[in-house]
Amino acid sequence: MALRACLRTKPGLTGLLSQLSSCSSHGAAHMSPALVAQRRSSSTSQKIKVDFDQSTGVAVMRMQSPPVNSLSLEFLTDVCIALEKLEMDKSCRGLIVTSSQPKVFSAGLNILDMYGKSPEHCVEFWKAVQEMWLKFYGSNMITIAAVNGSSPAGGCLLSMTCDYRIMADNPRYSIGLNETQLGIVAPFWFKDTMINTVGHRTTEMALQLGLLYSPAEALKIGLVDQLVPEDQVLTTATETMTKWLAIPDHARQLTKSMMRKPTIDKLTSNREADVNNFVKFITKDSIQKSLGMYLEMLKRRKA
Ligand SMILES: CCCCCC/C=C/CC(=O)SCCNC(=O)CCNC(=O)[C@H](O)C(C)(C)COP(=O)(O)OP(=O)(O)OC[C@H]1O[C@@H](n2cnc3c(N)ncnc32)[C@H](O)[C@@H]1OP(=O)(O)O
Repeated sequence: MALRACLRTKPGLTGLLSQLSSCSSHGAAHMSPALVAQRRSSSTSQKIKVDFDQSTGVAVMRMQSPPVNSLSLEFLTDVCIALEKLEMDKSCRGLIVTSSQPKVFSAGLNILDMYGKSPEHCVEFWKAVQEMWLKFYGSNMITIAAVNGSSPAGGCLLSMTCDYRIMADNPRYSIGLNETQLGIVAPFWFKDTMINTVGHRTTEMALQLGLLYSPAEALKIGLVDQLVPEDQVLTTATETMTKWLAIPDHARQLTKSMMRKPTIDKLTSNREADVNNFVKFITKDSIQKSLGMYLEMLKRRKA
């Protein structure tokens, strides 16, 4: 069965060899350096770079969408395509998500994709946001967020979809669901994801006040799992991944699914209503006005 799974994905001798050895637990130890080199693959879109090391079964996804890795429709589409590819490759067991941008993990949803756009665009955009969340939250892979910068709103959501969060211990960074500060309401599945992460009471306060937490505060409430110096975020994520990889996949995956399925099912069975709700809400004049003011504030802050 496992062998058949190995044979399914990659054609050719090299693919076959690498698949066979990635199905055994110590494949890389027996291989020539040349073959080991072939076991690394890299794919780059404009917005993300994915490096997959078949010898470890771990991929690293680097978000590289300047200036702040905001989640635009294009960015979300690239992420979803990359995730789908990794998910289909059974030799990929773990994924680390991090940022190539200095100081920012992700600024959350691209406000320009919600401001002054047609209802049709808003529909496409929101479907892509849902899709990214469903893919990450329901992933069979071990997912670790290496949060090497600020991570407000949708950026925080993205990190919360992962199994483990390691954040740079820099007091200038912040993380949280700050939607109410923009005059918008976090959808029910943002709220549910946060409840699943930090509990009901903390979520209630965090969401109503739109709180952004420093790394130390985030660690205290369990929004992140570990703080490390900035230059050690990725190495710590890699070390942590090794520990998680020691757990048999099937047991870990079933457990993850047991924990997350009710939340996933809730969105899956309400996707269309959630899209309609978003479009109705986001195209309101009052919401557009507050988004416009928020954008101006961001631009002024820079000047
Ligand atoms: C039922 C209805 C439900 C509706 C639910 C909608 C849900 C929304 C969830 C969201 O994610 S909304 C987005 C919320 N995001 C934020 O509040 C983050 C705003 N950004 C920041 O706080 C800061 O930019 C930062 C991320 C902390 C980085 O700070 P830094 O000082 O390094 O950079 P800036 O000078 O502020 O920004 C540089 C540049 O980037 C633009 N920008 C920042 N964030 C966004 C964004 N989210 N979308 C689009 N553009 C963004 C900013 O305007 C600057 O642009 P410029 O042209 O270079 O001046």
